[in-house]
Amino acid sequence: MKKVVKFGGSSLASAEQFEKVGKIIKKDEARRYVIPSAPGKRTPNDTKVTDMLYSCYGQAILENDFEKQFKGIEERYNEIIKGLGLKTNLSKEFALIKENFAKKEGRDYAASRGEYLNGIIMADYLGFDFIDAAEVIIFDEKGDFDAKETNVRLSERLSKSEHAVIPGFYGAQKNGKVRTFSRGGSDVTGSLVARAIYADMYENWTDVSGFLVADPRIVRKPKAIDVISYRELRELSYMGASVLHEEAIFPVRKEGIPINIRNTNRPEDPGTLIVESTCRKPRFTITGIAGKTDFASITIEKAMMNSEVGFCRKVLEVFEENDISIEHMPSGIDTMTIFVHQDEFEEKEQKVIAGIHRAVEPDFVELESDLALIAVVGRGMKATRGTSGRIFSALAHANVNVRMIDQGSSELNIIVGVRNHDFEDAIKAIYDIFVTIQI
Ligand SMILES: Nc1ncnc2c1ncn2[C@@H]1O[C@H](COP(=O)(O)OP(=O)(O)O)[C@@H](O)[C@H]1O
Ligand SMILES: N[C@@H](CC(=O)OP(=O)(O)O)C(=O)O
Repeated sequence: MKKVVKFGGSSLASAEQFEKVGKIIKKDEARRYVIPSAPGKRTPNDTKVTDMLYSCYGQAILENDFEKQFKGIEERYNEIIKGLGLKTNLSKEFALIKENFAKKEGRDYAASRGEYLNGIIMADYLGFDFIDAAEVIIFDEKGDFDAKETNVRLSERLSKSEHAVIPGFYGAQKNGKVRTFSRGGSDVTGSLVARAIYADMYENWTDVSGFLVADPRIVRKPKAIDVISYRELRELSYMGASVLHEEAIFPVRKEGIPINIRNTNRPEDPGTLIVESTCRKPRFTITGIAGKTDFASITIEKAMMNSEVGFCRKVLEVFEENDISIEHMPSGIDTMTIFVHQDEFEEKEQKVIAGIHRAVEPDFVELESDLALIAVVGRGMKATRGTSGRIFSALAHANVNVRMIDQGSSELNIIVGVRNHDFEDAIKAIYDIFVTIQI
């Protein structure tokens, strides 16, 4: 039995947290490959080490003195080492990192040191091998992640190690240049390692007892989801549920390896199991709700648009030419609406509208901004009648004006568009109708 265990920043923020992690690993012999993130926040107002590194490197780039800021980072690690009673000495590492900062080694290099240093401490603490992710997580010469080469290197290297710590979040190009995934990317590293060793389970340890039906920062004490499919999770992660990096699903999904989201502070809780498919009936009609704010919508109206061959393509080409990605695109008989990220769209707005006029000669184009999109996701929705109706009535009761509602073709999700300022109320209302009241 082989398990890959990833611990997020909140699980490794202090010596006390490290001790909890140590106990969890020691409790199960199968927990042989450990992926640590950089130390996270110890209190809500604290700063993650990754953010401290970005900010410190920002000073290095400006050729300002970054010594004091760097000291703050050193202190975070030394405090953990001391608290654990270890003899680990990172002074040579700190000196080298500072040297490389002065040489402007790169933003990715700077950020990656958070995981790198934490990995050294973790390996020392557990008595496991330390494997530098730069040797096994590979990016190509353009800086894009190279999945094939990574899988080869990881399986080769890990076959020689029974117990290892591999820092999350970064890897390197073949020329040695360090690259990171996007924020939260240690989840991706964990998934890659699990795939490479054909793990029986990928455990992802964080500070919540699993994937919750809604964001706990919006809904008070939301219920946890016991089992969720990869597809449902993909919809929720993409729409902003930040527990697991949206790209962390693909490597394990390929091999059918389940993911278990667990809480380091409550290891007795079973957490959420993420699987390819399940016969287990969801507890509620919906599995989860997630959403994002700050979208703009462009509604294009033209009589008989449906019978005009190539209409959609011509409109979409305008967005492509302006390098704007499309988030969502509901359509009617004579209208189509396109949702885009407001910040990407704003500066190109007039160019896009002119382009649409030229491309399809619409009767009318309308713009709306400050919109939020909410995804209501669930494998149980297909079998339940009236789900959209319940969403509508919940939102009406909460005085939320619905700008758009659209059922995805997978019947796995319903997307609701509301104004930014109604975002949280809308999520609470949908949660209540399906979970608290359960009518
Ligand atoms: N649906 C959700 N279920 C659980 N947590 C969520 C959800 N949506 C957002 N979150 C947030 O995700 C956080 C965990 O993810 P993250 O901060 O990346 O943890 P870690 O540092 O352990 O990797 C939780 O503390 C919670 O605030
Ligand atoms: N430390 C990185 C990578 C990461 O995955 O962190 P966490 O597991 O704390 O989300 C970040 O802050 O983005």
